[in-house]
Amino acid sequence: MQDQSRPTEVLRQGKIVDWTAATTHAFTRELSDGTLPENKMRWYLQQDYQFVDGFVRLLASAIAHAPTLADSVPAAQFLAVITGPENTYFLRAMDALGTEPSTEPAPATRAFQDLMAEAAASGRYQNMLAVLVVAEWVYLSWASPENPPKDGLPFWFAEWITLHAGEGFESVVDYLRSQLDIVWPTLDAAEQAEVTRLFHRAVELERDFFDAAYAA
Ligand SMILES: Cc1ncc(CN)c(N)n1
Repeated sequence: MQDQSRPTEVLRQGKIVDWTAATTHAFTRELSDGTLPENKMRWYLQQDYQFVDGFVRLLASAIAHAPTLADSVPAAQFLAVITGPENTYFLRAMDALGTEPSTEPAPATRAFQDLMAEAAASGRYQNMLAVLVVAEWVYLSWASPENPPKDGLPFWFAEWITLHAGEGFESVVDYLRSQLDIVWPTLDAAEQAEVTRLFHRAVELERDFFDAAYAA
């Protein structure tokens, strides 16, 4: 399928202003340059670790709703990355920056947790994919131009780039997009409208999350 005609590309274009803001944000630019103030990174790590909690539940729900075992395997392998290397990255980075996990969600975190819980509770595979596609595609988009990380970048910046770029992560995003592209034409108008709302809300929330982290 040509990229321009992929349903996920049409969905992305429908929210392009927020998409561009989220994928070219001062937060990720400074993170990649190594100039991001540590207090902003501490805030981000504490809040994003709470985001990951909801994300793992959403991804597990998508695995449970995938139409076949073959459709679920890439997501299950990705779940192992999130709960393995990504989880330990958070713990090491917070430790190195002298902070600890928190259970106090900021408004931007709470809004994302609510959206992920809504998508999971809907019981609809396409709704889960809508939020998952945005969350991972936004990160691939900002991180890819920054990969490989600049020499000498502290690991808490460098590994956040390498976890979201490169062939393995590109294939995760392409898999999630393909799952949504395939299911899209089978949906009725109301179902497509629901996917569109969730997808576009997730793009807004990605932007809000970086805005909140940068304002910390
Ligand atoms: C808010 C947010 N969105 C996406 C990702 C990418 N896993 C993340 N870590 N945090």
